[in-house]
Amino acid sequence: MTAQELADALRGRLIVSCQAPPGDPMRETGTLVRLARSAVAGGGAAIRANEPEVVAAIAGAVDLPVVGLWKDGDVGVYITPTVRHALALVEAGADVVAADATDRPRPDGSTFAELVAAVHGAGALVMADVSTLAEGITAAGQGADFVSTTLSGYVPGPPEQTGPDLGLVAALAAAIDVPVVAEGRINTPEDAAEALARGAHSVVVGTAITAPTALTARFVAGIARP
Ligand SMILES: CC(=O)N[C@H](C=O)[C@@H](O)[C@H](O)[C@H](O)COP(=O)(O)O
Repeated sequence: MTAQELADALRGRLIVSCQAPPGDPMRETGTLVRLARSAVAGGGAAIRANEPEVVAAIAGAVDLPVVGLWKDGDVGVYITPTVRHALALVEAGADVVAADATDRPRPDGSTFAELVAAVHGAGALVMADVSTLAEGITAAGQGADFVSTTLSGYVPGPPEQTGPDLGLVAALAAAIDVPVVAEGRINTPEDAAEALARGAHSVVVGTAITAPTALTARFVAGIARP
């Protein structure tokens, strides 16, 4: 699939992130495949999934593009941190590899540009997960096929983010030619529609659709007595 073909398929549409954190009862490949099937049934346009085994299972079970990532740890660069992780995802059947494109050092000493070249060489596309406008501009210049706001609010330091970073979505959309994906804390259909109105090409939603543990905890906190 070319970048243009995938962009056409994702324009104005929803990508459903089917992930579960370590220790979560939902973290089981068959369960995540069922979530992906539900996303298909509900009208999702693509699936975002973590780890080669899950990517392979979902790619084999649903007829939608799969955006694969491989989370390794939870500090520093942990979303598809090395070229090795990226190529394992392509091998597993990811159409797109999502990878950290922040300006932090990668554990294998590689650059994001090298990861892009390796993934393109293996026949897949790249989604750059960024936290700032500058990182998005750099990633687009280095050949990323999509730029996503995934990491806004998840790198050390201010500003703290409590909702979707629609300001970053709008700034990226105005600054780069590659499709901008709104991702992170998009909690309602209204948030998703607003992200598109602010210039997003597509919207990724995870927790609000596929994370019953986190959603239950939100309700529990919401009714907690002081
Ligand atoms: C920061 C990070 O590691 N984000 C991860 C990236 O794949 C996932 O944990 C998120 O669930 C995903 O980005 C979707 O966001 P939300 O669950 O807020 O809709």
